[in-house]
Amino acid sequence: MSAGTPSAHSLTAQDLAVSLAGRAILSEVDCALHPGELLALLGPNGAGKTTLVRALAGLLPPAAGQVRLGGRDLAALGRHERARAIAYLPQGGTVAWPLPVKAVVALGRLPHGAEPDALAPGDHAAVARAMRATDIEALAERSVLALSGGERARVLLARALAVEAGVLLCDEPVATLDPQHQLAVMDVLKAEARQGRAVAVVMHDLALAARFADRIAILKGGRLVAQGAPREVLTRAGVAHAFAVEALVEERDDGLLVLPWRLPR
Ligand SMILES: Nc1ncnc2c1ncn2[C@@H]1O[C@H](COP(=O)(O)OP(=O)(O)OP(=O)(O)O)[C@@H](O)[C@H]1O
Repeated sequence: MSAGTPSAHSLTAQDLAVSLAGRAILSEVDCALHPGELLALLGPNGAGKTTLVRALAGLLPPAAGQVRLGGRDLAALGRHERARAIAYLPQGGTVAWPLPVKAVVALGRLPHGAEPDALAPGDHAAVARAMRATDIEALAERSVLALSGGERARVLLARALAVEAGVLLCDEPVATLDPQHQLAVMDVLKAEARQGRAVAVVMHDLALAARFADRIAILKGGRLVAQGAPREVLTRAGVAHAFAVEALVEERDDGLLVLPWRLPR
């Protein structure tokens, strides 16, 4: 990670602190998210992952330090410019209105000035790509309020993908998905990174993180306690330190297998 990156799509937090309700939640966080890479953000419940992702999205002001996009302070960007540059999938998102699935995905085009009832061809194409990638084409006309939790999660991911932003921040996008869709969504996120986007994914599944992440960052108690390639970070000792569990860690020909196995004896 290098601060002050020249890329327009690199997102960097420098000495970032965030407070909520007068309580320090994040302290001295230095991390960067680069185009072309998938970063998995891990950590125990309450560690500050959502808070960090919201700060990276420009939705929470730093108490100290700053977040920069391509070298520019995020706070200096207009709301629309920021929304075009950074797509954010919140944790456990909901939709309040009985909109058809396709209309919900099309909301991802609003930062580009799209009129919900009169999408331009480019907007239609982006919506179609996002729906195909998340396997929700068959749900297009269904009300988003009448979906299962996993179906709704894929619709909301499609809305974030439809933005086609340079930076994609996803808070627990696979937590409610069945195994096939977990793998499919991770494939999609990896492909987004390979197309040049900077992708950060908050997750709890160490096996998926080890399989798919280019880099892993672990938060604990509001501080980054580890950053690096999965093999460097998800060692038995690293997992034990971060999560207080014993894990099976095995090198395989096709990747790294990491499986939380039992509580420490
Ligand atoms: N609005 C708020 N006001 C005060 N404290 C908050 C607020 N939102 C979150 N917190 C606290 O901040 C800490 C970090 O919360 P955060 O949601 O960032 O954790 P997380 O790592 O995403 O957790 P999880 O894995 O459970 O989703 C927690 O202790 C939480 O109770």
